[in-house]
Amino acid sequence: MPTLLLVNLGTPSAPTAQAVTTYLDEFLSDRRVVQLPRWLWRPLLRKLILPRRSPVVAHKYAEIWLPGGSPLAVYTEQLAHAVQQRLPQWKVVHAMRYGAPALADTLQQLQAEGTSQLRVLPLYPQYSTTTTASVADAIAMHARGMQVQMLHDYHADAGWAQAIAASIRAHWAAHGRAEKLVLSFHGIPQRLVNQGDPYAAHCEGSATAIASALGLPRTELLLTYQSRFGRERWLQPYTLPTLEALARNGVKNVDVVCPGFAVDCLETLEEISMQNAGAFTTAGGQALRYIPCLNASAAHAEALAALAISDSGWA
Ligand SMILES: C=CC1=C(C)c2cc3[nH]c(cc4nc(cc5[nH]c(cc1n2)c(C)c5CCC(=O)O)C(CCC(=O)O)=C4C)c(C)c3C=C
Ligand SMILES: [Fe+2]
Ligand SMILES: [Fe+2]
Repeated sequence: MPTLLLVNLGTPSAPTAQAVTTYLDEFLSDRRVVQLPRWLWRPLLRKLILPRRSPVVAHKYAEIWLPGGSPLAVYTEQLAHAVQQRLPQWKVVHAMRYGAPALADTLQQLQAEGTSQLRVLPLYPQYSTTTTASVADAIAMHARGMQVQMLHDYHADAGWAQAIAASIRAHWAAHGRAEKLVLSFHGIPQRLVNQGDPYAAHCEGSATAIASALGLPRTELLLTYQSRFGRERWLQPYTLPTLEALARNGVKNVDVVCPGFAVDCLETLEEISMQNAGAFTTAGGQALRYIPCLNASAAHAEALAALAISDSGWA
């Protein structure tokens, strides 16, 4: 029986400063994520950044925490179950790049169970060295004794783009259409794109695919980048100042969708839906209406199941 492994970023085990410290320490120690020399970065991270950032970020997690845990963990698990229901001939499991369930443990267990054929689907529609390549590193390190294939990306997959478009149309049917539709993607440093990371091109490609699935000209959609970390220049335009400028220029309402996130998480539920929504109204807007991620929806599970059994994109 072939096995499908869905991999997401990972999230803290509790909305506490201690759990956030453990999570961010692992995440931000990955050389794919922060490229500073270790002798400089380790003490900076451990002595300065984690003690200051963790309590603040823990408070943000507390605002979005679900009865079953962190939204990213809850929705990723539900999504894996929904995909399993659509692939009865497969075994479908999930793991996290950072935190639990750990990728290393999951791979060890699959090996112990005698898994021979494994397909790894990172839950990042757009490829980036900071995310997808880091999953590939961990797979290369820990997958032993099985034939492994990984999906590079699905940024322009028709089934996925149709699913996003359908979620936008459903939101419009329920709430009416706002004056602007903003597609907000997680940013990365501009430097990485200059060095060849295809992430920005993939985000542009996703915007084109989603516009086409909506039957709209690409010019009707605004593409922005959120969640900047650190002082370096990241991909632009940034989401927050774009929303504030729209409000100042008289735009009363905007719809925001985050097609770089497979499931809702801190960056969508807190940053966009709470923080940025507040900033939009403070700047004179009436309402920022957040369109949820695909999460464990039937359309999402079907799109991923179709990718799992596809002949193309796997290497
Ligand atoms: C969707 C793709 C993502 C890319 C690309 C990405 C790059 C990236 N992220 C950081 C730093 C942080 N990201 C944080 C949270 C976070 N990031 C993603 C996804 C991508 N990151 C998700 C899904 C989440 C949410 C996790 C959750 O638990 O809900 C955080 C933690 C929060 C905080 O401290 O603000 C950091 C830090 C960098 C540096 C980077 C590329 C270089
Ligand atoms: Fe991130
Ligand atoms: Fe953030």
